[in-house]
Amino acid sequence: MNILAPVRRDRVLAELPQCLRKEAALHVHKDFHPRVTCACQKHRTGTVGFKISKIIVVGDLSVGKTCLINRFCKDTFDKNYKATIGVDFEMERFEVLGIPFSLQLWDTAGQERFKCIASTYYRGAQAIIVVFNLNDVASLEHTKQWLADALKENDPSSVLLFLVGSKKDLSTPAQYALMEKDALQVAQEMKAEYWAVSSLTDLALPLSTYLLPVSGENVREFFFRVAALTFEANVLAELEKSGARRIGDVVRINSDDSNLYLTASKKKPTCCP
Ligand SMILES: Nc1nc2c(ncn2[C@@H]2O[C@H](COP(=O)(O)OP(=O)(O)OP(=O)(O)O)[C@@H](O)[C@H]2O)c(=O)[nH]1
Ligand SMILES: [Mg+2]
Repeated sequence: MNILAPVRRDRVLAELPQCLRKEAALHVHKDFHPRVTCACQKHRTGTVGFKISKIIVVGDLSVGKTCLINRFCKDTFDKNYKATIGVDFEMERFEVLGIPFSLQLWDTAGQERFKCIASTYYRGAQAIIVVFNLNDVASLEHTKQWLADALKENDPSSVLLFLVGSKKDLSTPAQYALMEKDALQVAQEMKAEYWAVSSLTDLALPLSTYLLPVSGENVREFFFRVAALTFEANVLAELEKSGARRIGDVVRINSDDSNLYLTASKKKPTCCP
């Protein structure tokens, strides 16, 4: 891990990536919060504390947590199952609105016998990613328990939640549609943002045409969204703690996201004073 290495060009985010489904999204605003954009333009985003976000990835054994992280961080896919023992860790660097930002991705073990070790790493997460297998309804049912365990170690009011259905390549469109209905409901109950992904590399087109390898489905889009939303939440929290209070212009961060945007628009989203 080298946190000082330059940010890869394909990890630069200038715009807010959009959600997958509006029915289960953390918010559906098209752009970053105006205060965040403004603070980044003026480099008034604080110094420490928000530039690295801890993300934990939990879910049943063999649902594809490690493959998902490896697809994004290393662009690899291993078809052989190797259980994670305890936890693994990856650091991924981004540049969001011109500000360096890193995600610490904690890949935890789904096997019961390693759960005890893994849960000791849950604390201090800014986002929790709960993964289930789109082809295994039991793994979706278990997500609530995974989330409850992860939330015991974290502040439920400030942590961002994502519910991710994996192995999309293994479902037919009809099977997927059925599962998605249930998954959206679970995501809404959890107040999580829903994503469906595949970490498998496949051939996009039949042999008769081009041979284009596709690096998974929605994997990059998903992690970009995680990076963008955790960055946004961190900068808002930082502004609330420091600068905003100093100039008597408090940013109120409510659990109700729409209020948060409303506060900003009332205040005129021009730029910082
Ligand atoms: N077809 C397909 N197989 C996948 C996908 N993701 C993972 N797999 C396979 O599912 C198995 C388990 O994947 P892992 O990523 O190791 O699962 P895990 O959730 O990390 O499992 P634990 O570490 O035991 O908790 C492996 O054989 C992978 O090749 C996917 O998107 N599509
Ligand atoms: Mg694993």
